[in-house]
Amino acid sequence: MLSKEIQLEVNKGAMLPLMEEFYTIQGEGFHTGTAAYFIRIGGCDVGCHWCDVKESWNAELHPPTSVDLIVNNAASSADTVVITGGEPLTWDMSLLTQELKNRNLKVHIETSGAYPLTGTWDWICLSPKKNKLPTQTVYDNAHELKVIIYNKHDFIFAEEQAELVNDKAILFLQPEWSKKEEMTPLIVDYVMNNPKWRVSLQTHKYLNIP
Ligand SMILES: C[S@@+](CC[C@H](N)C(=O)[O-])C[C@H]1O[C@@H](n2cnc3c(N)ncnc32)[C@H](O)[C@@H]1O
Ligand SMILES: Nc1nc2[nH]cc(C(=O)O)c2c(=O)[nH]1
Ligand code: SF4
Ligand SMILES: [Mg+2]
Repeated sequence: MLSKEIQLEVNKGAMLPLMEEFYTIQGEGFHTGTAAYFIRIGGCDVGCHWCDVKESWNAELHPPTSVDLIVNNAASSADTVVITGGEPLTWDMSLLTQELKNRNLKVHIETSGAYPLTGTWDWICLSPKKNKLPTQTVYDNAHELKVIIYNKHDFIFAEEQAELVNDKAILFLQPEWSKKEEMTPLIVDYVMNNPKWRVSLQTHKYLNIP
């Protein structure tokens, strides 16, 4: 249990449960191949059975960390910071994104969109999940839609989500990692037949980098 004082700071978004930070190459989606500093915030109740960071789910396992400290750490060679999780929109992202932008950093988010949008973002990657559908503010502001393909039904889900997202969003299909041998060839065929979609791979896993 957090003390009352810390709980208040977390509610304001002045402290956040920090899981890890690392400097790497964005492996997925539109910005694939570009250097970025990743900040992974704990806490997620969406419950994807194939989630590749289940250790992030329980926020209580990750120490409440002041936004000032998180932002100071983020000073690196990269000009871009990616906020991920867990589900970062569990928390109020306003202070964190404001302070990062004050340092002239570009601020990106990886989100399921399950909670309303907070924060000021240069790039929003929405990866919608069936168990907890995105909120309208995230559909309206997403720059990219990245749908994970675990089975054939997910192509239908992808088309439904493409109807709901704003029409400027760039559309990606990404194989679920454990099903990639089976699903990647289907994604390749699907994109050739439906070229409004692009292929996204988890390239960092092929490169053996974080
Ligand atoms: C771990 S999530 C954290 C951010 C947020 N909760 C979300 O789901 O967008 C980061 C990205 O990894 C994707 N992802 C998670 N597990 C995956 C897996 N097993 N295979 C492929 N992509 C995965 C998610 O869909 C999301 O786009
Ligand atoms: N290299 C790298 N790229 C990523 N893109 C999205 C990631 C995430 O977990 O949110 C991720 C990640 O964990 N590592
Ligand atoms: S929403 Fe993101 S962090 Fe949460 S379970 Fe799904 S993939 Fe994992
Ligand atoms: Mg990842």
